Amino acid sequence: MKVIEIDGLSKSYKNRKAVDGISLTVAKGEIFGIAGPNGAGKTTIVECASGLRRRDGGTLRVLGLDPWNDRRALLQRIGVQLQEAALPDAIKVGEALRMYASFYDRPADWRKLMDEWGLADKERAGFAGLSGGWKQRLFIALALVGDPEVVFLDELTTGLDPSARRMTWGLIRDMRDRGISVVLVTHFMDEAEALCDRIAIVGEGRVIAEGSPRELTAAGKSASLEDAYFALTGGGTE
Ligand SMILES: Nc1ncnc2c1ncn2[C@@H]1O[C@H](COP(=O)(O)OP(=O)(O)OP(=O)(O)O)[C@@H](O)[C@H]1O
Repeated sequence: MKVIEIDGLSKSYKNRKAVDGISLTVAKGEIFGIAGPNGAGKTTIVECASGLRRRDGGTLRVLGLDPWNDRRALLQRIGVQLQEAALPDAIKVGEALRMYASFYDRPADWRKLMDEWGLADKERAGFAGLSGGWKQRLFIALALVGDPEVVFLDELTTGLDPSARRMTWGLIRDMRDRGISVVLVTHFMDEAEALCDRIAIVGEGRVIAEGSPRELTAAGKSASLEDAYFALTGGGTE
């Protein structure tokens, strides 16, 4: 079963084409990676698919819904963690979870979520005082508080130290084990290789290659996914 079906998606900002005819599908219960150079259009794809941005062209279905026209219904069923997601400095972990839970008709039990994701000791800790790893853990919990079927994670591990990254990988695998489909935007090929069932590599708003990490590595006749990535993208930024 497909939870996301994107066909011919396009989006321009003023006269710059950010996404130029992208097609891809995500199956239920998979971790699907989107990788590519800075400015390739990854965040724009996620924003269009999660109902946060209106597309110019193409068709989009997420859980059978049109992300823009049906966004009220869709937002009840997905979780989104966006790049540079921020909360007020003074908000406490418990307050943030309770507030996000109030946005949903049928939220998860935020206290249970806080326990499950190891945040119970931090319930009264202020957001500003959390380390990067704890902030990311909170963002994951916030993305899950609506009890979503699909979660979008945009550069979740950027800026984390190696142990916090590894910890976050475990949390993402836990999501999949619970049957949640995950779309993961990442710049790290080791991360894509370790976590993703399939990956789309995008460049200049188009899909350059798509497949499992093993397929992409083989297609690039490369020793590693990272080598394949450089071979496919030319290694530059856009
Ligand atoms: N709100 C906006 N207004 C104008 N241009 C934008 C806007 N958002 C993105 N762009 C441009 O669209 C292109 C694609 O941006 P997008 O953020 O989707 O790429 P990305 O692959 O996520 O990049 P990064 O890896 O740097 O996060 C870039 O050229 C960017 O400058």
